[in-house]
Amino acid sequence: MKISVVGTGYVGLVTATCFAEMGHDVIGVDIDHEKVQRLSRGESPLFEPGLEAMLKSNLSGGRLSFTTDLSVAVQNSLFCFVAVGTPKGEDGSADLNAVLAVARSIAEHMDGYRVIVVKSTVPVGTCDLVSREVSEALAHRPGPVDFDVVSNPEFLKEGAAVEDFLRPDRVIVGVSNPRVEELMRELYSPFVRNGHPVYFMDVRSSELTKYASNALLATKISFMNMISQICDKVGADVMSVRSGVGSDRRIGMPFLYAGVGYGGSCFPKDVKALIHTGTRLGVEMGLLREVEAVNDFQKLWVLKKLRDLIGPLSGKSIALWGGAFKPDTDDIREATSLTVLDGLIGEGARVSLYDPAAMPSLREIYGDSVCFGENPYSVLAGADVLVLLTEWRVFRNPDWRKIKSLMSGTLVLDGRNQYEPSELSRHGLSWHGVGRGCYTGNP
Ligand SMILES: NC(=O)c1ccc[n+]([C@@H]2O[C@H](COP(=O)([O-])OP(=O)(O)OC[C@H]3O[C@@H](n4cnc5c(N)ncnc54)[C@H](O)[C@@H]3O)[C@@H](O)[C@H]2O)c1
Ligand SMILES: O=c1ccn([C@@H]2O[C@H](COP(=O)(O)OP(=O)(O)O[C@H]3O[C@H](CO)[C@@H](O)[C@H](O)[C@H]3O)[C@@H](O)[C@H]2O)c(=O)[nH]1
Repeated sequence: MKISVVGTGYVGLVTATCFAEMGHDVIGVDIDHEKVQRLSRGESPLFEPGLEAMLKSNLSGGRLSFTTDLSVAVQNSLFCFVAVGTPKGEDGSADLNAVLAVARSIAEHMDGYRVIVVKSTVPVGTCDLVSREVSEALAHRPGPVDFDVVSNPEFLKEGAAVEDFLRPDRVIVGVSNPRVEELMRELYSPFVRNGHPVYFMDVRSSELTKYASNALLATKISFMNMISQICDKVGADVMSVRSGVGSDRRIGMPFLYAGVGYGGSCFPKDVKALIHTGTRLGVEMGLLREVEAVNDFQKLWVLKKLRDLIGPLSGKSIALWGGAFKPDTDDIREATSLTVLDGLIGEGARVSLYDPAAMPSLREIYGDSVCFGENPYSVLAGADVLVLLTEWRVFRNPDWRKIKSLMSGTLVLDGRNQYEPSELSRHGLSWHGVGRGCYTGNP
């Protein structure tokens, strides 16, 4: 089937590449000329495991191409996917300017029936707005041009985006008539051969499903972070509590890891946008406000713990492992590292940092205020404290003997509960995790 995907960021590029991988003919469109040039050469502008190899093979196989010219893309596709950003507006709502502008432009280039698929995360009612924009743009045409607008939110996770797209738990599709339902079923049939379903529903339910999913996942994380604070005070272990709680099949293990708070381009923005929607509709949104408040508090865990354990941070040498908001991505949007770096630099600490993928973006923000290393050990010389912020695989089994010999202090703050406390103490290091009061002498 012939597809165009407008916006070639994390979602658009993965969508375009994976549809091509499954044998569809795909044109990716972006307004960023440099990005389109790089993509056309087979270079992925994003760090996403498996993406670049798949991009290259589909480009050379002739199933995938990129352009800045929307007219070429629209005229050569039946499905026009909209995958542009919906950033946080000033009042917390999702900014729909890019989505609506793309909808209008698609309409201007349509020469016959098209399915306009909204893949971006958009508030309830947006597909209706898209329909209106398209109808208005088409109203200037001499003859009738037919179209459908479909909601098809994306659930991929960064760092596992290709795998998530190729083998989704489920695909959500909001449609308003059986004709387009059949087309969408055919489009996605190669992705659900594993038996996982495509859920067809009305458009508004589909739009809301995306926000409800992200808000519930964020709630699980904040809930466990709140429990971790209690664990610290009563001498309990949040990891044991997680196993006990999560083994109830009604609850489940995933997304119950306490840590340094959730970040990324989605949870913070989407929780805020859902609060905005609910509030506008007169729904009491206190639950999600608390989810946010717990997360804001948790992002400060490192700074508070450091002050408690080593006193004023001025002049202290702090080594950070990890800067991306999660492993296997170079994305630093809303990453906890930004809160920690701002705090440490603001309080006069000397900061060094290593991250396998996120250092170019961090360097653009912090320049010489942070000493960036070439490998995990190169940031440790003379450090008073080592802090783990992102659980990249390269940090999982470090050489503690070497670490002890490089650092001048002995404190390790484990913001992702990755390490075995007894192993560190065997090497003369003192360890503090998140919500693991049982190991640190409380109550
Ligand atoms: N990042 C994720 O993990 C993820 C997962 C699921 C859903 N989403 C949602 O998907 C949407 C896109 O997110 P993203 O992270 O891919 O964004 P992104 O910022 O990485 O990419 C957006 C792309 O759209 C391009 N663009 C903007 N205006 C354009 C226009 N008029 N024409 C053509 N291209 C244009 C930009 O140049 C950019 O390349 C958002 O609504 C987001 O909430 C994101
Ligand atoms: O138990 C957990 C799980 C995650 N996190 C943090 O939560 C954030 C988000 O992680 P994750 O959900 O894995 O990454 P995203 O790429 O942001 O993916 C989320 O946001 C996307 C954009 O909407 C959705 O498509 C995905 O389904 C949804 O998981 C990161 O900072 C993680 O460190 C925790 O602190 N504890």
